[in-house]
Amino acid sequence: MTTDIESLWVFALASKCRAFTQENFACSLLIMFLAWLAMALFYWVHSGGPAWGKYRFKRGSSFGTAKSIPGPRGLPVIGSMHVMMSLAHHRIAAVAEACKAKRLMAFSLGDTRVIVTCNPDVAKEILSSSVFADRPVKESAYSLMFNRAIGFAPYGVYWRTLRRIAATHFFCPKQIKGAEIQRRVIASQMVTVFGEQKQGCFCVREVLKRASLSNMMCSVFGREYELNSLNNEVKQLRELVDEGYELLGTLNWTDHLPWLADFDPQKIRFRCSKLVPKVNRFVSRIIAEHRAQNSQNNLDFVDVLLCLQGSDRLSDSDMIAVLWEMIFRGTDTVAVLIEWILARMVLHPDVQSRVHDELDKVVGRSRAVSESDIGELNYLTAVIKEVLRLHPPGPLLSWARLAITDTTIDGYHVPEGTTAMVNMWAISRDPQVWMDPLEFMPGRFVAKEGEVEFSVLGSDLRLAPFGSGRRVCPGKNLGMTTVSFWVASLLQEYEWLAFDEKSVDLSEVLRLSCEMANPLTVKVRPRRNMET
Ligand code: HEM
Repeated sequence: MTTDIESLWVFALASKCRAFTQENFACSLLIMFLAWLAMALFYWVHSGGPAWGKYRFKRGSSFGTAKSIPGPRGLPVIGSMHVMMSLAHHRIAAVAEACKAKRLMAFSLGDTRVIVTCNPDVAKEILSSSVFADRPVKESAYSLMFNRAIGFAPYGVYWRTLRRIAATHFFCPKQIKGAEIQRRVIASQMVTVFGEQKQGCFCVREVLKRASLSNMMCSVFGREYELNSLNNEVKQLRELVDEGYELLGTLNWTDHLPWLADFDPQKIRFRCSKLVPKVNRFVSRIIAEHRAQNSQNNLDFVDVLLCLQGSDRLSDSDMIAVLWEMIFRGTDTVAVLIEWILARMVLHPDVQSRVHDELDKVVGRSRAVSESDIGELNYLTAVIKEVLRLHPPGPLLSWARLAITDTTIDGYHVPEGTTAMVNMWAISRDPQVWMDPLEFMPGRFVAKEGEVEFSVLGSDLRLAPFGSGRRVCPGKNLGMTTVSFWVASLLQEYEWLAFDEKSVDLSEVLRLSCEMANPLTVKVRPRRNMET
């Protein structure tokens, strides 16, 4: 951009001269275009594509003899943007395999330098390094205020304060336990709604999303709604979440090609500017109602934020960002994961029947499951882990990381400002990491006598669906508790059956999370009523 503006004075000066004819002008334009093309091709020939070439050219000799990270060149100027367009985790894995760069691969998204790993050891190196504690700038995230919430706040004092507040007052074991009643109420509403499906077969997704949103609205805003009531506030929030979800999940070309920014070709900035005032109005009204009630009991997250004192106190706009993010993050991930689990249960009746046997043994059929039973439901926990392995909701760990300073990863020099991704989907399907990786075998997660149970919470990078290190998902325990309890309740009450042979299609679609491309359609057969 600067070069273009700087070159204008040449034309201004030349226009004063007699030699400046139309032909000369056209000739100059042609020369400039050829120079630009030559430069673009020069950047492009480097391993990893144009963004890496530009960096090496600019750093010149200071880059020294550092060896290049292997990777595809992609196309001139745009690099490998096509890789990110649909099912990016599949495409990245295929390209890494083809480039023999599974440990570490470099590629370019326009002007953005990216590294990606499909290897657990290198993933650990990246995620546990303090150098990668930041997130790359994403215009939609900034427009939607997420830079003032935990997920996209730059690494620093503000982000640390938010994580501490959330860890102490929202994600702590006491708070999670305190919300057990609300999860139980919603679980029993789900059971009722599924039982009332008269048409024989039905789609589970809508109910799971409503349940998940209801749960978050209760924890965050203190609002309780009947699952099958058509409440206007729920409908409104659902629309806001869906729109934000689509905006954040879309690959925004202007994030990587800054010269496109003025044009907003995908209308992302425009749509964000329409959405934000609606979110502000919605959340501000709820904050105002809490202020008017002046609750001292710290029942929900709004109360908690309003009670903060001193340097922890947040401005209203920051509070809106934090509350909106909690609703946003907590709703979708849980619903997406439960749909995958139910799909696998329908597809593998033998596994489902083992879960039923375990439920009968631990809980029996005379009462509903309670959260205290979950610790004894080892096979069910193994089933959830196996589904997380084959269908991680964030196959590329949702949001990438950004290098704050120059560093070395797997022996390669990685410059400051490089975006780093971990392809968790590829790691958890790698035959060198997992035996028979494409087989659905929950038994692999049942600890044998004397063995330590496999933790999916970020300590073992062979399967870390919640990420790892400083930016690990703070909602991992809440997420696992909710998913385990709701799945146990749904399986305790019903046998989940295929409607026809197309009932379960494991094709994926990658939005912000990786969902089933074709929503799961099932039939259910009550289990507990059969006994009574
Ligand atoms: C099945 C459930 C969930 C999955 C699979 C999941 C997955 C993830 C992943 C992969 C990340 C990125 C971690 C990294 O960069 O290392 C993340 C971040 C995050 N998640 Fe979750 N998540 C789940 C549930 C939740 C819930 C219930 C909440 C809150 C209510 C939540 C809030 C967040 C937040 C705020 C971040 C950003 C953390 C930061 O940047 O410091 N998540 N999640």
